[in-house]
Amino acid sequence: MVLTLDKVIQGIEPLKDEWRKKARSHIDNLTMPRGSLGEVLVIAERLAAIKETLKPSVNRKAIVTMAGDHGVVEEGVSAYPQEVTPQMVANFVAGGAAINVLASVAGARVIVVDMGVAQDLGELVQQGEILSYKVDYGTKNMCKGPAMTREQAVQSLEAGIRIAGHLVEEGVDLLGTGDMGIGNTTPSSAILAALSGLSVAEITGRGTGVDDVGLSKKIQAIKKALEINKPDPNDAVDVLAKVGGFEIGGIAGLILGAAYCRVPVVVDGLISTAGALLAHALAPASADYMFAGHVSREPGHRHMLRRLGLRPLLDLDLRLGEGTGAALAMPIIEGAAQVIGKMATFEQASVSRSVEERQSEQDLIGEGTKAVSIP
Ligand SMILES: Cc1cc2ncn([C@H]3O[C@H](COP(=O)(O)O)[C@@H](O)[C@H]3O)c2cc1C
Ligand SMILES: O=C(O)c1cccnc1
Repeated sequence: MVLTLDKVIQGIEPLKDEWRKKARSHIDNLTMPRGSLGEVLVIAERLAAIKETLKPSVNRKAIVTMAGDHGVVEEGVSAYPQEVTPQMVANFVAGGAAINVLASVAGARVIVVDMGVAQDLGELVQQGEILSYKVDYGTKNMCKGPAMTREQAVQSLEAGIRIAGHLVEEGVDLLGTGDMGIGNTTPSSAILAALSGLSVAEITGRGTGVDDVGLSKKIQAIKKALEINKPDPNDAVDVLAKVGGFEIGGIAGLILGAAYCRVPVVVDGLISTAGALLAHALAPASADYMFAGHVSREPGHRHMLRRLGLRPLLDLDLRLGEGTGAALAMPIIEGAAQVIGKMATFEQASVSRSVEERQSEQDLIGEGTKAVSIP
């Protein structure tokens, strides 16, 4: 069955309160002072509610690193030349990039996708090492008109949905997002500005490390793209088409596909979270399935996470992308799944509860006795 964007948007369900409560009450019975594993328990509760089981499994992990190029690089918005995108894709395939190393530590596969690299990646694709969902050879310069057509925006979203579907069918139970595309911090910040109305200067950062001149070119480029294209903040597909990127659409689609399949997805940094913002705008309940791997050094990222209501698991001054922050956070998610799935309860381990808990249990028993004793 081919999943369309509309079908997936309609099929994403918010987590059930019943499962959240069930998970919470089981977690409260695990052998530790109540709440003492902090945020790990919040993650555990959400994993249980996503998978609707008290023994959620997240050990078959994959990070999908989506690659695409950006016409806006003409404006001098990146510290690196565009040819770095295919060069880094080759590096991913050879296993020499940061994401290869960190995904391997996390026990996650890396799946590289050509969503719209400006060069032909024929040879690499023929080696079967990367997936090709190429929408086009890079986006158009958004300072001169829309980055892509509406049809291309939908195509990139549906590619991500399809990839999520295939991976889940293969048994993947935890997904992570990643990106590669010189210039892509510019459309990512533009997406945030378009959806939020926040000041472009406030949310725009240095990406790969542009100097002050580069930063002001970036801010001007984003302002110009918003002015010329007037993306409709109430239409996420329009925002993606006018100021987005093919890999950002692919990431948004992957997140929607994961949510549709009830699989948790660890979102990486600025670019991935721009995709997450689009996914959330299209299907608000998709945020229930997202975990923020980390908070990036890029100033826009905190604003994005706040809009999504996500607390980052790590704060390590990362500013790389590729899925590196998602990979680093995956062991924490796996830890949370095993805490709820494997720890003993007070009853099972015959461990005494706190004085306060024992007192409130006594009070409840007392009340119950009173209730039945009334004629
Ligand atoms: C060698 C290299 C490896 C990377 N891996 C991720 N990025 C990151 O930097 C780029 C975004 O920054 P900007 O918008 O400033 O171009 C993206 O490719 C992103 O994935 C890299 C960048 C470079 C140069
Ligand atoms: O936050 C990120 O993911 C990021 C920041 C700068 C450059 N590339 C990626």
